[in-house]
Amino acid sequence: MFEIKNVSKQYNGEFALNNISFAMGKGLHFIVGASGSGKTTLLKIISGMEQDFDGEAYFCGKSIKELTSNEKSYYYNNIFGFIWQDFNLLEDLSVLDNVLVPRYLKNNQNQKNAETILKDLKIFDLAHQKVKYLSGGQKQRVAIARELMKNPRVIIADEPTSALDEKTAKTTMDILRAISKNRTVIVVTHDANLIDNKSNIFNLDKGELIASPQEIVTKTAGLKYDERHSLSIKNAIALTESNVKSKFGRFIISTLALMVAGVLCLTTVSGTIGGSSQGEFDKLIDTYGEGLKDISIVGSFMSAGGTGGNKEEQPNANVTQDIGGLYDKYVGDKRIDFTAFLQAFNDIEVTVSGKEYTVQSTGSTPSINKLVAGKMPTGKVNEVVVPEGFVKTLGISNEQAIGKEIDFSSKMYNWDSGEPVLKDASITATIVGVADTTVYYEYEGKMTEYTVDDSFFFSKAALDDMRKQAEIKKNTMNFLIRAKTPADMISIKDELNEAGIVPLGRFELVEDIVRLNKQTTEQSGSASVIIGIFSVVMVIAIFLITGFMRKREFAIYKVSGFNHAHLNLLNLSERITETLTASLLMLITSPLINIATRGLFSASILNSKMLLTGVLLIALVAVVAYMTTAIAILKTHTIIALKTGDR
Ligand SMILES: Nc1ncnc2c1ncn2[C@@H]1O[C@H](COP(=O)(O)OP(=O)(O)OP(=O)(O)O)[C@@H](O)[C@H]1O
Repeated sequence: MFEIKNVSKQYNGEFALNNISFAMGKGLHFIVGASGSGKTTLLKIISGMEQDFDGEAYFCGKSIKELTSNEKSYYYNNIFGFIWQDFNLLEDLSVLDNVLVPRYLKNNQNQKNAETILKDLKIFDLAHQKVKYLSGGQKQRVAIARELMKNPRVIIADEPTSALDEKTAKTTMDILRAISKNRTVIVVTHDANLIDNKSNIFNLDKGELIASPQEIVTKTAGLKYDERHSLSIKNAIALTESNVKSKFGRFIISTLALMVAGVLCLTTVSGTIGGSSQGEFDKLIDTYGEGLKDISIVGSFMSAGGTGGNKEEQPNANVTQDIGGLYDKYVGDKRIDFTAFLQAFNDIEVTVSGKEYTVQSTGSTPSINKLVAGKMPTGKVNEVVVPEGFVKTLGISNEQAIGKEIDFSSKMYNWDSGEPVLKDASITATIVGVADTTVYYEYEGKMTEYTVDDSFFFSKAALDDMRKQAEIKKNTMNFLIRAKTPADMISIKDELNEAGIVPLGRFELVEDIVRLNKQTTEQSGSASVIIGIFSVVMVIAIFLITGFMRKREFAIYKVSGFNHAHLNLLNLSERITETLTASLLMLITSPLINIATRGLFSASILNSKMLLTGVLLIALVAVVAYMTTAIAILKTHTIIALKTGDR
């Protein structure tokens, strides 16, 4: 069966084995020798675990040196069984689950066969006991049962009895002797009591073979590597289930790590921290309307002088300022939603489709909360945006009003002489939009509102015409700017202040939030990146630690015949199970997570849209966990992880 020809192995220039040759057939064989004589080295060579040596080693005519890693895993699942001094069982699994490990690579999980073997070895009663609660002798019988499940041609046992008491050692040897009847059993031992004179003895001394039986080895038919040596998805899931049950704590830690990392990445991706003051702005806009983002640019206004508006200290001042050219400067600015001229009209009469309507004057400056239909006037034609209240009096819908022509006549104030003089002006214009003209304000601590029903907003062309009729010479008009965002509002305000212009607006309400937000965005920009990096590093660390803690477990799978592809399929199945559980956990705990993020960042991160992103992020983090575990699998060296021999 085995043919060893002139095999030598050196470590650091010292011979662990020196020109060994022998042949080995069926039956029980002992490899004996003092500590350091090369016994374990010889076992590693004949089992294919050490393929870097001088000379030749054949099993059934096949060069052991040339076995590929896939062939080796096939051999370990079907041809070679291993029994170790310290058993190398999966301690948290039951006896039956341990025994079934090699069978996951075969499509028939033959439990009947396992039961027969357990009965033969007199451990059937222990089938559902966890291995960690068994005695040494019982554990060794479980290990033998697991290897017998492979129905192997060869059993290699490295010091199988040295952890057992004399009686149990004898029982174990009896079992090995019995199974050597129809296969090759190779036992490395120090214990001379175990050796009987009917067995074959290979005696090593300082790496040299000083005694060996003259065996006539009958040629055995060559072995085939079965390409179907695979782990089915069904079996990968079954093994995952068994691992989750047996190591529930580990599963929960991994799942929680994925969930926490997913949620932390979500805060980074969603910009929750950076955009946390958005919630504050939304509240303000709910209260004060869209007009909160307005900046009025006017040629003159009354200012309450003195600090705190103390009128006695300094009288009210009529401030005049040059706003010429500002309209043209801002009309196309990217930070602006729209501009509108703040022209007040008196005694308004409007004729629509031949019917005349009178609009009550409010005496207020025109106001616009938001457009409810159409658009703001543009271009060089006569266009107008009318108040919603006016459309109601027409008895038509806002949409129906769009495109209608109105004949508008009114009186306008001409201030050119320094005193107000009312002048007539009229125009025909097309309605292009309808505006909600509500004004929201705070009065004695309470929110109040009113509508400015005579807020008509004309295009520049129409206004120029009317101002000409009213003989107004001054060519600057008061106008308002609707900023896109509160931040845009403050940036335009700062710009105007720098140019010596005092704009009007409710800046004090938003300014602090904008400035604070700018500061926190700069800080939290790097903070959120750090949080994102931290969460991924945390996952890598947890999976590296668990991966390296599982090295022995991976090595046990490897000597049971699992190759890297099988172990990575198991890795994938475990990570998918964790991803699904973590996603479910995130869904269930989302109200709690939202309470936490509202407290921290004044925003709920897990709305229905973000939940899906959260699941995707958990899956992405799981990919990192998969790769980390794959590295641990790759770095698992069976012989180091399982520590053969006494050392
Ligand atoms: N990986 C290694 N690196 C360096 N030296 C090694 C290595 N493995 C074995 N050796 C050396 O090779 C020699 C033979 O070691 P081996 O483990 O085969 O002996 P052994 O007979 O099994 O000893 P023991 O009964 O104590 O396990 C020893 O001198 C040992 O120190």
